[in-house]
Amino acid sequence: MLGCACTCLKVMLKAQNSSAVVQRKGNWSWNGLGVRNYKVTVVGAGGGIGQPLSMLLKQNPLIDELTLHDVGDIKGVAADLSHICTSTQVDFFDGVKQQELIDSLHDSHVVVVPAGLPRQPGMTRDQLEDANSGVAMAVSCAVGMACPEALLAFITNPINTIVPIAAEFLKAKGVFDPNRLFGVTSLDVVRAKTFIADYMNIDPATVEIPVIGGHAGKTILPIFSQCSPKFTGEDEDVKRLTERIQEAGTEVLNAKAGKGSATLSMAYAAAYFVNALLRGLNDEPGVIECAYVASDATELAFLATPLELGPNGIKKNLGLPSLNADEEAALQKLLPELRQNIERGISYAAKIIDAAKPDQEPIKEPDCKVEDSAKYAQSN
Ligand SMILES: NC(=O)c1ccc[n+]([C@@H]2O[C@H](COP(=O)([O-])OP(=O)(O)OC[C@H]3O[C@@H](n4cnc5c(N)ncnc54)[C@H](O)[C@@H]3O)[C@@H](O)[C@H]2O)c1
Ligand SMILES: O=C(O)C[C@H](O)C(=O)O
Repeated sequence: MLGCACTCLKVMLKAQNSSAVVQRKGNWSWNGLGVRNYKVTVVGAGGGIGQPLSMLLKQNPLIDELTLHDVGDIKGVAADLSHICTSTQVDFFDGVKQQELIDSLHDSHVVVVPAGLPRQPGMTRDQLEDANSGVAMAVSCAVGMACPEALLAFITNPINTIVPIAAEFLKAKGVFDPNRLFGVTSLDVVRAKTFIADYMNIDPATVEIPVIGGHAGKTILPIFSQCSPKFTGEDEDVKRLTERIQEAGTEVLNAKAGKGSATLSMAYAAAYFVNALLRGLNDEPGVIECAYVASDATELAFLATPLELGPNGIKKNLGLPSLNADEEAALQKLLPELRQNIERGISYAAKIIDAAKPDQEPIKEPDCKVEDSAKYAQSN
């Protein structure tokens, strides 16, 4: 029934927009002009982040197809977005069947995932692990099947654990490319720019600062020594602003008092990050953003660092920026927590993957059902 409604509206939306569609020359072609040429799929498009993110992406001139997916009903969101007068085509797939997800992903160049449960006041991000690990599993398996060359960017918390889980399932599918998997940490950079600009009384758009580590509390490490323009505050200001950046998610969570976590600033940060990925796909030189990725910058398997983006995702991991003694100490202090986060993700995935290969036969299809990861959404 859902599938039918979904298909009908899709046809209608396509028909309405058909005159504006730019012909793509092939799945991975680039027309050399940097114009609208990419398909982006938003998984979790009906949520607090998903909706404003989709609205911002509808305005992105590099995107010619914007496909929305959610386990909940998003027919109305898709219809609403489709009336915005940009020539980006809007398509949607909803429902808890894994097939809906797979269908939404075909030919995607970028898949961005704001799907999953947000924190409630008093919770840590780690406490979302049980609810959201299934999202990482379902989405990475579906990407592995439908669009293994897509750039896959997770917003879902806890990022520190979700990305390692996704990597394990992509490996199980035989399609893991460390240059194409990202944990979106750009909100930490956005916040750092804003708070520093406020302090220095300058335009936030002029501030550049790397934020490394992970995306939870002390694992978020803004590198003030590399701030441009040079940070003018004292050590105590660095300490205070660092703590504010690390706890900014909780600041929003508490201000919303039970009505969710950051959505609008996250949508902005994710739209910005997706745009950077697309500029990289367009082979624009000098596209540099921080994200949480597979890494050999430290002894840990994943770390957020500045990355140069290119036609295949990460062109070059720029590794650790220069650190002063305080920053080096803070990095060493955060590594054990981050290591635990990563190990928990790897062992969650290993249990499922091992169970899917009885008698150690080569793995065919780990049991990655979106139905399981979405139970909470159905009960909402
Ligand atoms: N990385 C970051 O910096 C950052 C910032 C803010 C929020 N987040 C995280 O983003 C996630 C989403 O937050 P939100 O406020 O938008 O939550 P929300 O509850 O408003 O929206 C989540 C959406 O995901 C959908 N969904 C759930 N499981 C799904 C699945 N398996 N497939 C497809 N859709 C699914 C739900 O139906 C819902 O529409 C949370 O985990 C939150 O903690 C991360
Ligand atoms: O704080 C949260 O739970 C959401 C997000 O990770 C944030 O930093 O705002």
